[in-house]
Amino acid sequence: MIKPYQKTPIQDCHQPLVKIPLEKFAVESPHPYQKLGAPYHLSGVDSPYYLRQEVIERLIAAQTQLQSRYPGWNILIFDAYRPVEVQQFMVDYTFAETLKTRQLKPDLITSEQRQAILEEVYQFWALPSLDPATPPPHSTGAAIDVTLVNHTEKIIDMGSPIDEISPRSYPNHFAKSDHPDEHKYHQNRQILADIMISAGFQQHQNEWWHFSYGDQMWAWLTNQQETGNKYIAKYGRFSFVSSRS
Ligand SMILES: C[C@@H](N)C(=O)N[C@H](C)C(=O)O
Ligand SMILES: [Zn+2]
Repeated sequence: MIKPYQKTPIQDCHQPLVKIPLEKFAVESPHPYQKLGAPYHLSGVDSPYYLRQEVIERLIAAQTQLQSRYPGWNILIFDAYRPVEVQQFMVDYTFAETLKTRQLKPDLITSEQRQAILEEVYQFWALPSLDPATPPPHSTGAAIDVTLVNHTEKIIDMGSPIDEISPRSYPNHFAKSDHPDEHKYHQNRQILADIMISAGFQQHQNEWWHFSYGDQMWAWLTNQQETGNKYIAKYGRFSFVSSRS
């Protein structure tokens, strides 16, 4: 189930993982995965609000760009650094929730049903791989899930919630709609994508909220847009605990 971007070579530049200056941004609170009991403590992590140094600088640049166009607006941080243990927890949680919403019991589904639901989950969540060659994007400190708030701190409506397992999550889902609300959702998604891309990020192909700079997905997407296949990942898995395989 390896994805094409995961074949991209990684040469980690060993930039530190540093705390995001949260006072500069809006923040989803309480943190959505901590609220669910995600096991950050297993990996010696006190908070999800870490990123590589240059990724933070680029996020600040994206917000400066946003505020030059929309004074008083802010980037809202939903999630940032995610240890592999938390990635596993969220994949298991999302699988269980998907069964629940379809009124399916884990013990009563066929292996084909299980496989089909897992494939849906993995359209949106990366594999919780401990292999250093295929790190989940958020475990590198290069990926971030974000949305926008306006000058009154109201969350901008993007037409679907972050993490929804549905085609509504695709960045261009509302692109061709003539419905005025859906047209607005698309415009809002474009504001977000524009400011992030202008600061050097790449956007996940299935998720309007997921952006990264310097990881395998970023290098792979950049190579798709430019000739020469010259980009490799600058960031591999970052771990606060040193002795893991
Ligand atoms: C589903 C979302 N929160 C997310 O972060 N997806 C990416 C692809 C990931 O799991 O790395
Ligand atoms: Zn993400």
